[in-house]
Amino acid sequence: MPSEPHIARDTDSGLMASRLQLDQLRAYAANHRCDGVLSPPMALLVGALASYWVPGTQATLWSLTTLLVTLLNATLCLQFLRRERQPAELPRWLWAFSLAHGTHVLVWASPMIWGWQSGDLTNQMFLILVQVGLISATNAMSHPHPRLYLVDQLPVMAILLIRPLFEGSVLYLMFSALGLLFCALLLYVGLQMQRSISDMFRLRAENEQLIQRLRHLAATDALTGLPNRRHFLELGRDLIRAARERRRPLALLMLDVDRFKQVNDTYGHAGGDLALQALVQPLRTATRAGDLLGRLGGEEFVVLLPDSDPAQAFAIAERLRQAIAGQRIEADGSGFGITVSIGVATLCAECELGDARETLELMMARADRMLYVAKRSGRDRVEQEAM
Ligand SMILES: Nc1nc2c(ncn2[C@@H]2O[C@H](COP(=O)(O)OP(=O)(O)OP(=O)(O)O)[C@@H](O)[C@H]2O)c(=O)[nH]1
Repeated sequence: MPSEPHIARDTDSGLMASRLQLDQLRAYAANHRCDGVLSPPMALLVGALASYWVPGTQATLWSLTTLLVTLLNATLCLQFLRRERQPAELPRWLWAFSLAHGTHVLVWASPMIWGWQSGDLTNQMFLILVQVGLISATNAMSHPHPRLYLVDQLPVMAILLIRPLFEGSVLYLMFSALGLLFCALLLYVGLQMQRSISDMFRLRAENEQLIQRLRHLAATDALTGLPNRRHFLELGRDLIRAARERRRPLALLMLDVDRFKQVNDTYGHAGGDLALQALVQPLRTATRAGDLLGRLGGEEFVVLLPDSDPAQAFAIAERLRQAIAGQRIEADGSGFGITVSIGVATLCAECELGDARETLELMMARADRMLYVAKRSGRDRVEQEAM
């Protein structure tokens, strides 16, 4: 039976926000797996280039530290992606990622300190290349939290602020000021990007909810909440296929409210609607969880009963008829009752018929014929094909 899909309300908007952030964190962790592939060769290349200006051991130590940090980052990402994460875990993961991300950026930003050779243009070009590469790479990571953008920029900003103190040159001071402006611009762009990505994830989640809601509406009869004709036919085919495979019998009941026009004429259309809604409760209580109910349209209902032979199907139909007849419906201060006529068709376990769709349509036509017989024989009764 299709159930009403979960629609977010204001009360769980906090929960929804956490779920969205978890979705973004998942995208971020997935992106970082590719970083885990690209970072090691880059660390080796940067280490090899750095050895032109600093002792080889220092450059090698840096390459090894960077490889280790990359490995730890990749492990964290894989650990996060291993299973579905709950909103309660979000703060813990955000801290873990901020820490790991911060260490990664710090290690990559550090050549600005240990690799700097004052007055050597090639060396400075090399370091700028490393920094620009680092910042663009981290910006492309679709960070799920503004904190991670700050983590990217702060080490570089700190270095740009501290270096002029040691250089003592006006030119370098201007160079640092320009660098700081660049960082501020990148931070702004990064935060805007993060906002757009958050919006995209939120819209995607809302879209999914709308699609779910539309699917539910397209499959359900609005008055009774039962599967409508189209959905009943889809689900019914599956039950027929399953019955065939397991070589089990199956029965179909076709129900029609008796003299329903009179009910409408006497109690109004609203009274008629109440009577149709009141049918749902006995239909549900008289059937089992695996049985399939549906409203075919108007005052006509259908029940598909897996694992039911003719005797069992007749007993269920009779139980249903009595439960409906014994019910009292309250409308406009007065009470009234309704009765139904039921036609029963069964499919024996060994019967070989056409495909599931044809079989279901055939069973419905047979049950409909028996319903007609029940109507002609006085209504408020169950009629079944002679075996
Ligand atoms: N209130 C209400 N009435 C409906 C709905 N759908 C169909 N009807 C009415 O149901 C009535 C069906 O009447 P008929 O087909 O003549 O059958 P009946 O009066 O039940 O007579 P028998 O089936 O021969 O016992 C019509 O008056 C329809 O307008 C609905 O969703 N709500």
